[in-house]
Amino acid sequence: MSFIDLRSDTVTLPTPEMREAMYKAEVGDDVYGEDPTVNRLEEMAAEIMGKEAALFVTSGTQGNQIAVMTHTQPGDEIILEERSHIITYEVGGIGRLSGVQAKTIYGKYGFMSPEDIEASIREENIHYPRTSLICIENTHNRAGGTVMPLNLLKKTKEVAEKYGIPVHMDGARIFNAATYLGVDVKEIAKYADSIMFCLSKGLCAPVGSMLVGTKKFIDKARKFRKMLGGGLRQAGFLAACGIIALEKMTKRLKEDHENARILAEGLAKIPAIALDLNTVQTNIVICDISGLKMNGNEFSKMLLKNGIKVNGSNNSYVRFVTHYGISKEDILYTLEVIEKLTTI
Ligand SMILES: Cc1ncc(COP(=O)(O)O)c(CN[C@H](C(=O)O)[C@H](C)O)c1O
Repeated sequence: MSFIDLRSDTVTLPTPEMREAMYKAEVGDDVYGEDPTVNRLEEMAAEIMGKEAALFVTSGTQGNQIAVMTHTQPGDEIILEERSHIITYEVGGIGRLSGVQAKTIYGKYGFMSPEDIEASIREENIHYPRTSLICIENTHNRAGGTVMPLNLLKKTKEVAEKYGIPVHMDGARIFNAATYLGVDVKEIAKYADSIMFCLSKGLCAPVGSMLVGTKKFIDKARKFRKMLGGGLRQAGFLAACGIIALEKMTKRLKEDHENARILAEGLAKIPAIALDLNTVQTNIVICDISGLKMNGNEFSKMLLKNGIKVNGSNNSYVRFVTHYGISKEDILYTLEVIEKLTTI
């Protein structure tokens, strides 16, 4: 039985063109810097983001964790939004791998205010850790795939520069943000010192993310990747997909956003389901089903019986994520099923 899989854009499968490219990829030992396809992908990623250098990493989590390791020293404090992926879903990695502590700030729509960030930066005091990094997430996953406004990005960078603190952007879905804003991704990337972005989500590559920044930063990050066992060998088979992801798949994300919008507007018409349409800007829709008198796990089981996959939860929030494998017909069928199941 085939399913309509709305759990995440991480479930995307490589395109036929990617499979062909994998088969034909020129490869070499990347630890020696000799994989021509990885080298080309890293050059492309740096150029597209307007940064000096890039590093191919195995996942978004690895990219974020290496960024924190590279920017900080053990004992430092870093500032993040309280629902960010780095805090919520990276297994406590910043503590275990970097030995840093987190100062989390709640941000409306997932974005911390520059005022709250500035107020959280530690002054010099014998009792205090040093604040050594500000992490932002764009788009913001748990806020519903929301896009950070450029003026807020600019003000955040200005605060960071005032104190000489680098900004790392978890840009897992940065191309979704650029699509929503209708800007070149460089216009977003210029407000961060380092950016991690995923090839393996909406861009459909089977594996991998990129970390970009200055050459000095990436050289140091490459050593941390090796330390974590991420020294890849003939990784050109995977990098070949990343090249296609950047050349082709960044251009179709608008379709995912349109599908998410159709889904959100349909769900908003169901009285027992609550959602803030202002947060539906890209490919993620998060709604509150408490009006259905069931939790996310029960809702997920109900949909699964009708051939639809969403992640369950023991609370009343349900997330739907559109992607390359989801058509408009899938969305209309999903709405039909939910309307039927909720109007008993
Ligand atoms: C903003 C952001 N940054 C980083 C990551 C980590 O990427 P991977 O480690 O899964 O490649 C994710 C993945 N997000 C996944 C998902 O959304 O289904 C899960 C929650 O890990 C992410 O959403």
